[in-house]
Amino acid sequence: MADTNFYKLGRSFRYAFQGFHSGFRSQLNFRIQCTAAVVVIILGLLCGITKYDWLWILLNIALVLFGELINTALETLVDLVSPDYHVLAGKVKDIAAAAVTILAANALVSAIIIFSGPFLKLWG
Ligand SMILES: Nc1ncnc2c1ncn2[C@@H]1O[C@H](COP(=O)(O)OP(=O)(O)OP(=O)(O)O)[C@@H](O)[C@H]1O
Repeated sequence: MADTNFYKLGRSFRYAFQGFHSGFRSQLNFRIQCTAAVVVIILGLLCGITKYDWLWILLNIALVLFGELINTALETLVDLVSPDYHVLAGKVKDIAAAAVTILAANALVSAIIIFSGPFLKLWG
C-alpha cells in the first residue's frame, strides 16, 4: 500500500518534470526567464541581500515561471481545440500573454528596487 503511494508520488513528479522539460524546450521566453532567475540568484548571493529580499525574489521567480507555464498550457490547449483562426482563440492567447507580462513587469521592478541599493553602494 505504502509502496503504491510512493510509486504514484514518483510518477507525479516525473510527469511534472516532463511538463517543465517540454516548456523549456519549446518556449524561448521560458528559457530566458529561467536564465534570468539564475542570474538574479547569483546577484543576490554576491550582493548579500536580506532574507526578506530573498523571500520577495523567490516569490517573483516562482510567479513568473508559473505564469509562463500556465500561458504555454493555455496556448497548447487553444491550438488543440481551435487550430483554425478564431477571434476567441486569439483573445484567450492575448489575455494569457497579458497575465504573464504583468508578472514579469512586477518581477523586473522588484529586482530594480532590491538591487539598486547594493549597486549604488558598489559604484558610489
Ligand atoms: N487560432 C488562433 N486564432 C486567432 N488568433 C490567433 C490564433 N492563434 C494565435 N493567434 C494570435 O496570434 C498571437 C500569437 O500566437 P502564438 O500561438 O504564435 O503565440 P506566441 O505567444 O507567439 O506563442 P509561442 O511562444 O508559442 O510562439 C496570439 O496572441 C493571438 O493574438
